[in-house]
Amino acid sequence: MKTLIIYKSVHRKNTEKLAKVMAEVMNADVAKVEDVRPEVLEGYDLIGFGSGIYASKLHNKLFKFIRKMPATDKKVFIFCTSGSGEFKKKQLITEKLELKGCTIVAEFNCSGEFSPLGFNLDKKGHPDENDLKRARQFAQGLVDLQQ
Ligand SMILES: Cc1cc2nc3c(=O)[nH]c(=O)nc-3n(C[C@H](O)[C@H](O)[C@H](O)COP(=O)(O)O)c2cc1C
Repeated sequence: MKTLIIYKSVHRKNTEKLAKVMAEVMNADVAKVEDVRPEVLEGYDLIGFGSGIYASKLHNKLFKFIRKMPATDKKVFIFCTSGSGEFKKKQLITEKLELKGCTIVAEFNCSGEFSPLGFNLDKKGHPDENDLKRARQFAQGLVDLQQ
């Protein structure tokens, strides 16, 4: 199974940490969204899309990338980190991916530390070791699913 993980991580590199541990487990290629040309997706069996949550949404660059993607029946998974620890408006991206013809096979989310200024203190240090362990297990689950 050839996997590509595409991400945007702008605030504290929280989502980048998830992308990297998932890529390690899956032996996947991993790239920032601005470094990926939509045409390369053809060479992969499974694509991951992830970012932090900003103003309730995944990063706009992911949506722009999906708009440029050719129609494709690829399997995809989505992941995020967020201050709330939730992924409330995930249908915004799942709808766009499904309209392209993709099948969403899994999703993952965890808390991501928000601000060094004293807000969101209960999320300090996230993603932490336990979050990363869950991310590795999630990635292993995807590997097992494809075998
Ligand atoms: C400008 C901005 C807006 C944010 N908006 C939200 C939000 O609406 N809901 C939420 O739960 N977290 C929000 N967060 C927190 C981020 O989702 C969280 O810190 C995330 O882990 C950042 O990921 P990154 O380090 O990969 O960019 C926001 C953070 C920033 C910087």
